[in-house]
Amino acid sequence: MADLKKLSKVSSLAGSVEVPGDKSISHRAVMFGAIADGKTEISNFLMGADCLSTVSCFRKMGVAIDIQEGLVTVEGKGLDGLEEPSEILDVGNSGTTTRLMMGILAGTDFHSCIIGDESIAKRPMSRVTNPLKLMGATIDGRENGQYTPLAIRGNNLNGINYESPVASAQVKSAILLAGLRTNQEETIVTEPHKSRDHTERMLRAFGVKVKEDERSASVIGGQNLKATNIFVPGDISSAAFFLVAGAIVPNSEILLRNVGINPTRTGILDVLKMMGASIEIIPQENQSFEPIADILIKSSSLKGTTISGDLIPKLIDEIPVIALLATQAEGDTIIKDASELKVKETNRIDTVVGELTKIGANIKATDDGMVITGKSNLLGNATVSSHGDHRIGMMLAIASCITEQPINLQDATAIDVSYPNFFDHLSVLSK
Ligand SMILES: O=C(O)C1=C[C@@H](OP(=O)(O)O)[C@@H](O)[C@H](O)C1
Ligand SMILES: C=C(OP(=O)(O)O)C(=O)O
Repeated sequence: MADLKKLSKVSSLAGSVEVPGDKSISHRAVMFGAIADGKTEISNFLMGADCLSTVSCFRKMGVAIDIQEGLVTVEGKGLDGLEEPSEILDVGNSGTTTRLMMGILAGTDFHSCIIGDESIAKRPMSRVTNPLKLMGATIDGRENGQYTPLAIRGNNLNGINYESPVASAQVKSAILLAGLRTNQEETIVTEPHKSRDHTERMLRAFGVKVKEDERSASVIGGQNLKATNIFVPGDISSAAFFLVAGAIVPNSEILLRNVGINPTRTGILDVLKMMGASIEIIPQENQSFEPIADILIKSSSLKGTTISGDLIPKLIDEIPVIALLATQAEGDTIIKDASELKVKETNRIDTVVGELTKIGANIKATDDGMVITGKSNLLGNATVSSHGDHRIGMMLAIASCITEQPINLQDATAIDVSYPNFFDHLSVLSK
């Protein structure tokens, strides 16, 4: 079968890698650069399929974007400078591109259409279209505006004070970006739990005033963005795979260099500590508005824990690999308040439970998460699939490092979405 990868146990993992640039920050750097005045240079940009979808969409709106060996240069067109695209904007597999771009498109003076892949077509968009409509946007989509394909007719927008039912940085960011297009009105977004704050930090780097408190962020409309240079730190969501690998593969020691440790993203570090992992965080000096560290992880004996509430948005994309971590701990791990997992690239409760069960894990789905009984002997000897979901693919590849028998991984190319050189790094570390 095409795209089937045979993966086998390793005796240990050792050495150091620098994971690629952060996906959330790379998307935002291109988008904000495109609507800024002047030239933005982005270094350590993630050349993953999702961020390249963002580049392609903004090129279709007349933005010159040059890519040379990890350095991306964006010739900003200003808040009013995007051009009506003559083609459909294809977001591929990227929810972040879809939702943040809607916030930008809602306040333009033109018409645009968004389409994505099969997975995007299942992901809920009304969480963004509803608040944008309250701001005066005209957006339509399949099933009454809920799903792609979407059509957006740019309009004048008004500010809102919006209480979001979900903790989602994509929702928050879309509303704040639309808020920049109002006529000096205030736009406030409040969330049930604070989500990642890359938009707030980066807008400030582009000279925009953003107010923030514990669960809210707000902007006043009409502020122009001034181009700036952005260094993208390593993606902690990519580092998470090797953090877990280092903890569960016997006799391992891995140093991950230049990883972004924004506190709204470091739930995986909290969980590793709660479970008793041997982990050292070594902060690194840098000029960025995002903190960076080297992280050293060693094989550890682990104990089960409970992961819920405020912690969930800080590790939402890491839950598949945390489930694998939990299979090797003493006792049960309970993950709850995580029903957002159902609306990611796949239903990640079902795909994690289904695929880990195939290789011998003791794991049960719940309504809003999962329960994993630890100290499982992962037998392997199965054909598993990423289901087209990059994070499921990487989690299964890390699982194969400890399965007794090899596994066959279907659809491993999905991993290119966020970590194109994942298997190179895995082989560099494998002993
Ligand atoms: O804003 C972002 O860059 C992201 C926010 C999260 O999604 P939600 O906002 O839907 O929680 C996360 O899962 C996604 O990978 C990236
Ligand atoms: C959910 C993810 O991304 P997006 O929402 O951008 O598709 C992810 O990367 O795990």
